[in-house]
Amino acid sequence: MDAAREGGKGEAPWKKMSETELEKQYSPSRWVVRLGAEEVMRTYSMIGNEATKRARATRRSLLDVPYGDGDGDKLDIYFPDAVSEALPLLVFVYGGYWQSGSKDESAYMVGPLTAQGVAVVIVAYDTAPKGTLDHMVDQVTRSILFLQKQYPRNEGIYLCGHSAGAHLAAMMLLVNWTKQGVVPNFKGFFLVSGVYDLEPIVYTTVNNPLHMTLEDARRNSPQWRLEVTPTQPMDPACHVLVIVGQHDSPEFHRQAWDFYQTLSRGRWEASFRELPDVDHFEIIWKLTQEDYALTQILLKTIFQESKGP
Ligand SMILES: N[C@@H](CC(=O)c1ccccc1NC=O)C(=O)O
Repeated sequence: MDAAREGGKGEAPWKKMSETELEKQYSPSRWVVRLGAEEVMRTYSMIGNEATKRARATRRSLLDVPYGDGDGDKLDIYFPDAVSEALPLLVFVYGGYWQSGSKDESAYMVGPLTAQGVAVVIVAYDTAPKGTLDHMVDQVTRSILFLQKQYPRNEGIYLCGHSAGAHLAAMMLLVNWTKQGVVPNFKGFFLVSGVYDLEPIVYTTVNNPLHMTLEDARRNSPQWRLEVTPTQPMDPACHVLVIVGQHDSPEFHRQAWDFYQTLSRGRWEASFRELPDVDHFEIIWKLTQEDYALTQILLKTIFQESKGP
């Protein structure tokens, strides 16, 4: 393994980039191959919107369930036909660079997953400028504690996050749950096209509404934190799957690979997958389709764990 890929030890490649190049590397819409940058954002939001409308029209659901006292502490739950509290839960954290996104247009995977007996939870959090990174991490932590308390008989919590949501999901690998008083029944993590080292973000316009200092960025970087303080799963069967799209930018590829390496060097059972022929947005919106590779990966992982191979 070469030093640059070891994450942190060699000189990080982004440090040698011009401001323009760094900005481009962290602008996912500029790497999309099929649509223009604006068209892709419209399509992304439209598909999310329609999937959510469909989910609400066709599935038994609990909407705007408060997981805390804050206005933004809300989640939506979509149930499969079988009425049971012993269900696997797929918990989704949407992306949007911690400044956009909403649970009301992020229910992509509800159709294909509820059809197979999985309950799907979409977690809302306060994006910037209302929320800080620390607040968002705290919100996702509290949403998980709430779900474990509400559904103590669940057949596994599978946490899936996209982009900035993959970052928030990855931060859950660092929470001391014993100290929180409740240990969630985590069986899997699906980290899709995420950012795990926030330091380069500080030098891009993404940081304008976030106002992260270097210290904030490091405190909220699972890449840094896991290298310094390795953690381990409560359940040794818990897998972490780090996934990136073929058409994600080189920096997104590097971030995913470095984080996978750090997980593997620690005590986590991790794997790395590059999904062919998808960009940063298709990678998640295609979860509306049952025959999509990532939908099948989610289902296979969930049913291997709860029903045996
Ligand atoms: N302005 C960004 C938008 C973006 O990054 C994004 C949009 C929706 C969902 C996730 C995203 N990226 C990371 O959270 C872009 O250039 O693509």
